[in-house]
Amino acid sequence: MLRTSCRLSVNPARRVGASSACLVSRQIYNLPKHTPVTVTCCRSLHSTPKYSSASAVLKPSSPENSPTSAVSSHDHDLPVSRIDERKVIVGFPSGEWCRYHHIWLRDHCRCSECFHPVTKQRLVNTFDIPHDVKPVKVESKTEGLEVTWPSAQPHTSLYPWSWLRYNSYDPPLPREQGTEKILWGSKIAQSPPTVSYSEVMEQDDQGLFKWLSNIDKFGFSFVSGVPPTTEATEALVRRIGFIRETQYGRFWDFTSDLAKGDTAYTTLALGAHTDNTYFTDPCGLQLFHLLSHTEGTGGSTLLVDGFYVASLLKELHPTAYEILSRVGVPTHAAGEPGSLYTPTPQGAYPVLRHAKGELAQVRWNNDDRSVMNGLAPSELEEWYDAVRLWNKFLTSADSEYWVQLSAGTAVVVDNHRVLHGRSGFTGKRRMCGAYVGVDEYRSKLAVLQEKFAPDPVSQETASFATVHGRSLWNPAL
Ligand SMILES: C[N+](C)(C)CCCC[C@H](N)C(=O)O
Ligand SMILES: O=C(O)CCC(=O)C(=O)O
Repeated sequence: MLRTSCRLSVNPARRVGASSACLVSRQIYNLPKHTPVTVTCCRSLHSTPKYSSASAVLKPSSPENSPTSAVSSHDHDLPVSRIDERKVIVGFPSGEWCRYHHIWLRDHCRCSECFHPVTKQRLVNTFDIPHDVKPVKVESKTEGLEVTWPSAQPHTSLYPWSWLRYNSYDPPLPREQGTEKILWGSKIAQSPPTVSYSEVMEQDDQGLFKWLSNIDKFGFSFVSGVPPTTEATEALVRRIGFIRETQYGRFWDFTSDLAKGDTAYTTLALGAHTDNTYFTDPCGLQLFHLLSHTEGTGGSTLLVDGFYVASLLKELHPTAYEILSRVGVPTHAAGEPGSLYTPTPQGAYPVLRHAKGELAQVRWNNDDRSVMNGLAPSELEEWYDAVRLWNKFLTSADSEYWVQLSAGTAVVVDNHRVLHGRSGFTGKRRMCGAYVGVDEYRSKLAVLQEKFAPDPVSQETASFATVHGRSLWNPAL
């Protein structure tokens, strides 16, 4: 797969339009349409400088609003710190001046009295902290900012410098983003992300990390060499975490017998969709393993990168993108007499869900869509025009990746990003698989990243703040 890595000065606001960068890069590089492109939004990645007496660093230049009075660092290589009326001001050698409210610092003390070292839960009672709490002393230490609080017995807190920088809010400092997303179209077929079953089942978890990293980056991954049994397939899924049970059962082994009230249990073709649009919380991952298909044809698998298609729509039809990002779509699952699923609240979830200004989830299954009500009359035709454009891009030859699965090769998709479907088929076709919740998936990935690719703050604090294998200062806490 031709991978073009481009570093573009894409401002954060357009990060959701990674596609824009994607498209821009394609124009810059005159790439064939839909060549998979790696988009790494170019920001000054917030690295975590190490403070040591060896390094000769410049003293922070004093911007107009920086403190002018004496500061507490006698070691010229350390950040300087000073108590202000409501905040502690820290001047980092790299030149930034950051301000931290006293109440905020006291609330985030992670000494063993204030923060349970094993459970990583807050012990300090936030509401016992006086609203005007103020340190009696601050001191810049090699490990971090040491703050002494007024109390009968002096209470001292230590805040690692890397943790203070990462959590800086006044001002916010640029942060290293999560893993890059590689957006793809049909050309992904040239080199689809794949790991082997034996790698994933290795107990050292390296293969498992590779598998989940693939899913995080591409939104899907194949697993080759899977023994063609439900037992081996279930063992594979359980390497990620516990299985999400639904009205379709826990680990499914299904065929076209309408054993469950859903068209998946028929021979019908299924257009590109994400599952569980009728749940408030659609599953995170979905694994499929085709165990057998005899006496018939068809039944090939369709994969589409919903983030890629959304990026094209955003770039080429921004109005349609905006409508699909705003208008909630009512959905249901009503094929089982004993259940009637609609999300809570019904009709609250658009096709394209955003979080912090970025596209976070694609939620689309036209077959499971209920009555489009709640739309203003003027919006109704606009929505249909927008979803028609969405479908046009979704079903374009450039977006669709068709693959014929066979026993031994499983595929797992990120159900919040990659849509899947199948062609109609004849004969006897047996498919097995399972759902995994989005939080179980993300948690396992976070644990593996902590082990194999720790973040700079965890790395820097590991030597003095690790309890039960996890830094008290892990940025996720
Ligand atoms: C359980 N299994 C995956 C076989 C079928 C699930 C039913 C799919 C449903 N129409 C949806 O889109 O969620
Ligand atoms: O049978 C297949 O290949 C896929 C069925 C499907 O899309 C689903 O179960 O959600």
